[in-house]
Amino acid sequence: MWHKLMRARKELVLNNNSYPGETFTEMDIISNLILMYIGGAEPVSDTLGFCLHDLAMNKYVQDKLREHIKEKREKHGGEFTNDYLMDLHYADMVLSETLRKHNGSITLLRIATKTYHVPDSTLVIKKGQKIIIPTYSIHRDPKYYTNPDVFDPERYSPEEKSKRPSGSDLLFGDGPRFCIGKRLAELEMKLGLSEIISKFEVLPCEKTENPVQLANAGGAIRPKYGIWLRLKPIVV
Ligand code: HEM
Repeated sequence: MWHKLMRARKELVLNNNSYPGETFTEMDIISNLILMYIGGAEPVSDTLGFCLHDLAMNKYVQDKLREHIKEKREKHGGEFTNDYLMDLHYADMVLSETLRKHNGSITLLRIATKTYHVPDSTLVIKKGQKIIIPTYSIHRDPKYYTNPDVFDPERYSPEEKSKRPSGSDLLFGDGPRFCIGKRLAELEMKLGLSEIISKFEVLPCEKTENPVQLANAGGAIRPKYGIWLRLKPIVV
């Protein structure tokens, strides 16, 4: 990805003959690089940290995930292939539930491109109006998620997901500005989970907070004091 952006700089800024209609500045390329770096690194490591914390607090889910990983590893001959990672359905459910509870991005921001009458209501969103979509609150609304503080990956089984209206799951956003790194993030997180959960039991330690205290990080949220856990090697 870095390589592609460096190539974009070379082709679109320094030597812009290929797309005469498009003008890109050095700043466009630099800001995209920064967005890739911030958007690509921190949400993945924060989500994995929160996920391990939830697993330490929910032993039943952790054990079920470990069994699932073991079964899928055996099925795929112990290889870390794309097929193996795509087959980790329960890990997907665990990670989605982690993101529902602890998504670093707490709102989505939009500007209306045309005037829109919200169906069955008197609400009119005018063209040009700025809109804040409160994803943190939506993901914790008991109307869609009963007992929202409870960590329950079963909410993301295909049956449960199909019961919720569209727009109630905005873990990676929605529409044309949907997160471009979703698939990469999911692969990275499943690879990390698979390695850690198959080799270690994740336990709380004396420094573990529950719930984890949060800090405002420029419109996003992050663990205020980090996430502290104990990893106990699994001896087979
Ligand atoms: C757990 C990991 C991640 C989460 C929870 C996450 C979440 C999000 C969310 C909620 C948005 C806003 C989408 C919208 O407005 O509809 C977004 C946008 C974006 N994400 Fe991610 N993201 C993650 C990982 C990544 C990774 C790994 C990359 C890149 C390698 C990435 C790159 C981006 C970019 C470039 C945008 C802006 C897209 C646009 O405006 O068109 N993200 N992400």
